Amino acid sequence: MASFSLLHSATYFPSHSETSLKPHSAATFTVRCASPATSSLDDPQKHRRSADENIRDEARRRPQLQNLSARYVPFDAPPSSTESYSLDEIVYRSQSGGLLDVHHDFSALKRYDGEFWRNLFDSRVGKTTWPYGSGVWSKKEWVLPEIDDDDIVSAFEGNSNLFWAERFGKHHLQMNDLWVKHCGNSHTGSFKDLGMTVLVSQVNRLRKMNKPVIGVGCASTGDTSAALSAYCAAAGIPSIVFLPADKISMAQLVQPIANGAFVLSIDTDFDGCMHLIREITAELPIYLANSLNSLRLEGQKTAAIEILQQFNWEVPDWVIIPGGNLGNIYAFYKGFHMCKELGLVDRIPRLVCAQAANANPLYLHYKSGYKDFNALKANTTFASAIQIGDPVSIDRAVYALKKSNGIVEEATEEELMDATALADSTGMFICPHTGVALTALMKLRESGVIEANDRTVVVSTAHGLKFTQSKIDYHSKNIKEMACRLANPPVKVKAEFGSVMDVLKEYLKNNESKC
Ligand SMILES: Cc1ncc(COP(=O)(O)O)c(C=O)c1O
Ligand SMILES: N[C@@H](CCOP(=O)(O)O)C(=O)O
Repeated sequence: MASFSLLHSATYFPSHSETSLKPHSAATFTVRCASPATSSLDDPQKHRRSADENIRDEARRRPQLQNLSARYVPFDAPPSSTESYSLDEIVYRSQSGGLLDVHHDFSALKRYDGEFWRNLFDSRVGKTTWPYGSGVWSKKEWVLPEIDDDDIVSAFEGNSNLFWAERFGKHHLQMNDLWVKHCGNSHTGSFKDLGMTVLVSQVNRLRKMNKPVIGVGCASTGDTSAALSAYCAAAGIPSIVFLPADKISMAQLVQPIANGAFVLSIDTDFDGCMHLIREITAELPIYLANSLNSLRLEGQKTAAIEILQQFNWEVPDWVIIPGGNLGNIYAFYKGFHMCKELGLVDRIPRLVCAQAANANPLYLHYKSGYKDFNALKANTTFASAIQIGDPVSIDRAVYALKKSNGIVEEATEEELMDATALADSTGMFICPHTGVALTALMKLRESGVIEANDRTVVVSTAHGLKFTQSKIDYHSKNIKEMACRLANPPVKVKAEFGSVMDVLKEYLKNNESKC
């Protein structure tokens, strides 16, 4: 195991300073310490900050792993490729116009074994330590190893609930081991926070380096814009969001407005907005925040690592993810792949990408045996955040699916709305995109591809409260050509004892027969 350089001498067992755990790994390394007072590494009491310090000040005293690094490289480049860029450069595409990927120095990471990394990450969960209280930054060494803790902009995102869907699994799918990763239980109500903390932190660093970044911009179906505007507002950085007019929910629209973003409502769809923001960011000093920018995926991949961690580093059989612009499916693959490569687990799960039938370019591509990819014009869907016909990360998604022996499924409007209502009736309150993923699960259970005892995780990508209008429409049976068979409309009743008694007796009689 390697010994790293030190500014002030201190041999450091990683789990010592952050918890009182003894190290399990043989790995020891030396660290950079801003203060010589590191003989107290073993004693958490002596590590406490004084009253005039905040958690950032405290972080400055903490030892850091050294000599880890990451760079942009062309996505899926041949081993002979030497093209690479510093993360401090403003670059979104490779020389050939292809996607980029953040490549970590695996030989440096491999100086520590799997047990070391598992212990380090586990030691940081559930704390308020800056920045490790975040589920993203608790994996900082695998995300942006070189960023100064002081530059990080975080809302302590991540660490979202992995919910055992006991009733939904048992009653509706005969499954015992079904889980929902509630990534929408987050600062701005979607998984986008995981990527945005990374991107805005790097922008914060670039601005301190006097790089030409006046603002940060994105095209959005409502969740990227919410996350971007919140993190930029927290850092005092201007944000600009391009939204397709009348195609996102009211809750999503009000998020960037409230956070002080410059909001453009444009008479086009998401793909049109994406096209425009790419042209604009090439001309103006506005940094591109969509997942075309591979920095975002570094944060999003931590949800996959977190799932393994929550299962005590046991690998689930399946992970099902709703897909739109298709960055997230690759982010999950990357998180799982890194855990395997670095010895934390010995395999990766099979991935399923779920699309709305009204916006299904990946599904059609999969069905064609990944022959020619055809972008399409996405139709209106209740899963409005994935109403995307020309996904920027199509190549990343295909790569992730091929490497994970993955599957693509689709859901009609009726299927996704029924699945949403069914899940809600078992105590969840999910978004329609999660309904798309649950439909995929139901289809794969029915065909026997996913078996009763398979440990399966459905990724819930946004909070249901962002999509209340679709639930109101469904439960008031106000959707054209949809039976809304699980609708549960409120009963109007006169404000008098007899009327209330009548409806309650009827209700109890109906329920008695169900018991
Ligand atoms: C709620 C929600 N679910 C799923 C997705 C799909 O993620 P991706 O675009 O990374 O495929 C998005 C955004 O596109 C989203 O906002
Ligand atoms: N659903 C997204 C669409 C854009 O995706 P991104 O990950 O490329 O930013 C949104 O909420 O805008």
